[in-house]
Amino acid sequence: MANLNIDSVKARTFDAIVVGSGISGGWAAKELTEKGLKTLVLERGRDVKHNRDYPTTNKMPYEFEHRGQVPLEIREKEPVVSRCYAFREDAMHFFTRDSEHPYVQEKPFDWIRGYQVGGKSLLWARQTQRWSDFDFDGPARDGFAVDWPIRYKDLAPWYSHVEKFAGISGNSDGLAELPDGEFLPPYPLNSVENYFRQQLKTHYGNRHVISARCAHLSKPNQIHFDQGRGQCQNRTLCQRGCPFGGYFSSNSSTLPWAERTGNLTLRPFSVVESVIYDEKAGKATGVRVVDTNTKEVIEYYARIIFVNASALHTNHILLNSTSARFPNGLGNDSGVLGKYVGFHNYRARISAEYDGLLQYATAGRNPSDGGYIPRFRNLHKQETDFLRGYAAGFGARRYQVEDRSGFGEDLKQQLLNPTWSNWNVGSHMMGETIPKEGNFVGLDKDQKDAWGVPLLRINIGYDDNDEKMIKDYLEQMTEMFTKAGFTNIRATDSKQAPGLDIHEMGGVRMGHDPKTSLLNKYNQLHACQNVFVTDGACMTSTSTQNPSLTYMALTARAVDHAVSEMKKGNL
Ligand SMILES: Cc1cc2nc3c(=O)[nH]c(=O)nc-3n(C[C@H](O)[C@H](O)[C@H](O)COP(=O)(O)OP(=O)(O)OC[C@H]3O[C@@H](n4cnc5c(N)ncnc54)[C@H](O)[C@@H]3O)c2cc1C
Repeated sequence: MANLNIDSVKARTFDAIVVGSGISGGWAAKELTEKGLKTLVLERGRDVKHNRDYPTTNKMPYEFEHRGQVPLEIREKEPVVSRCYAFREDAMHFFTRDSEHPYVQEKPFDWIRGYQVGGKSLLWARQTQRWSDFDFDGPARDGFAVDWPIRYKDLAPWYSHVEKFAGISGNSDGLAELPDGEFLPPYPLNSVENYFRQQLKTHYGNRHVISARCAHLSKPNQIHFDQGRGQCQNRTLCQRGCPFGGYFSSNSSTLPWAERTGNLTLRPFSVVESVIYDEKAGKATGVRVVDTNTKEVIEYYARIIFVNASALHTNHILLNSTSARFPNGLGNDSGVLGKYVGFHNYRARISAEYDGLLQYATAGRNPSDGGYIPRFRNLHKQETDFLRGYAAGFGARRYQVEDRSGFGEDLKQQLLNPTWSNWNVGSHMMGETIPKEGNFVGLDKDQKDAWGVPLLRINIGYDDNDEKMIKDYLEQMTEMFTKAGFTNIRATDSKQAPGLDIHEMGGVRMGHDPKTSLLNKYNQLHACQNVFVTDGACMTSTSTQNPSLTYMALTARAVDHAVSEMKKGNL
């Protein structure tokens, strides 16, 4: 235990503590420091400074020892993280290794993590869609989980707030199921993506392909230049860290912004082991940290604490924060802490070819990844034998084909004059899952990690609803592809374990009733109101949209509430 003299305690006391420096923690840091609070951000991993710590960002393909591939030896040693599509030689250093940070899989769960300043914000695919009331109304309408204590109108101004700062490219598409936002110019659909959009309009009316909305500066505004960021150069090497700040990450955007206020203290190499609860005061007073270099246990204190360690880590920390008042984890009067975890069902994919529009090809790269098909199933009425629905990605590409047969002048001419393939089209499913009591995480009774924290046990699986949804997606997409004249249609169910979607949510859910939920409508623990959770752990249901934009908006909204309550003397 650190020296407990008064000066030492003072040096370890802040207005606010944020646990985790990823997408949601970065936002908490920005908002808190801007509002004048001396804020300590605790991050378990190493520091990663924008640009300085992007070692591969300007490397050419031939400069990688394994030409971009992950060596077999590493894949065998790290089977979970190796299954993530972005775990490649150019970005391996931003992923957490399974072998170094074990957890217990009661059921197979591919837990993809990024322990460093910036968390997974360095690695994400930057897809950003608002939720609508079709999502916030979902549990109440379809009778699962608990009712969300907020609706779209509560979050809409906060979506605008974060979109303007982060920079989101997209079109105003006028769809109730996917509200429009504060957009920078969209990345256009190519000719076949546009063709498919028209085909869906003709054949269905209510099914749409839109330009994918993504956190890229297609045309920066002054607020982005003020952050030191510049226009996206369409390199599509984002997972290496972007030297232009062309896509949004904590490292390029929120953290340096917070630092400039003079109110930020960032402490890497700091595993938050638990939140300290003061029985007499009836509130949390700080957090207990293990320094990963020295193994020293240090306490830090603050009036408010934002836990933003990413969904399952936040569950982990709260479960490990026990006291006489909360023997089963901080704020866990209801007994639902760690339960009702959801995720996104990414198992199904479909691909095909199209031999029309061959007078067109694509040039350059599209960082937005093409098209997005918003959810169309069970929107206005229940029309299938499963609950909820799915969104889908949609993209079309042509490849240059080089004939490498032959010798000499013939070979040279073939290589100099490549031909184009047919169009290859593909789509992947992003299905909503139903959070259930049986999908839960807990602490292992015996095994501990290197810092003495009990290992997390993960018990999360698919259910019958998910299986029916996969079948429906594959049938519907096959029908849509057939109607569009696509051929050689190949539908696959990867059977991948949950986790690879990297959208795990819940366990510390929001709700009206303290008997069935942990957090109120401002993301405060019902039973310990100076602790806020605004990462994926707070999510009552999962929707079909990518979740990170919603975490950002919830975080900014919760900080605004926290600071106004502090000013009133309520916290
Ligand atoms: C390849 C990939 C593609 C993705 N694509 C998208 C996408 O297109 N759209 C989308 O919305 N989302 C996407 N995601 C998911 C997105 O990255 C996460 O939703 C988002 O980063 C979650 O933010 P967070 O703040 O909750 O967690 P993180 O960004 O993971 O940050 C959590 C931080 O907390 C730290 N931490 C954990 N435990 C502790 C502890 N005990 N003490 C101190 N610090 C701790 C971690 O080291 C980490 O830095 C993708 C993720 C990946 C990896």
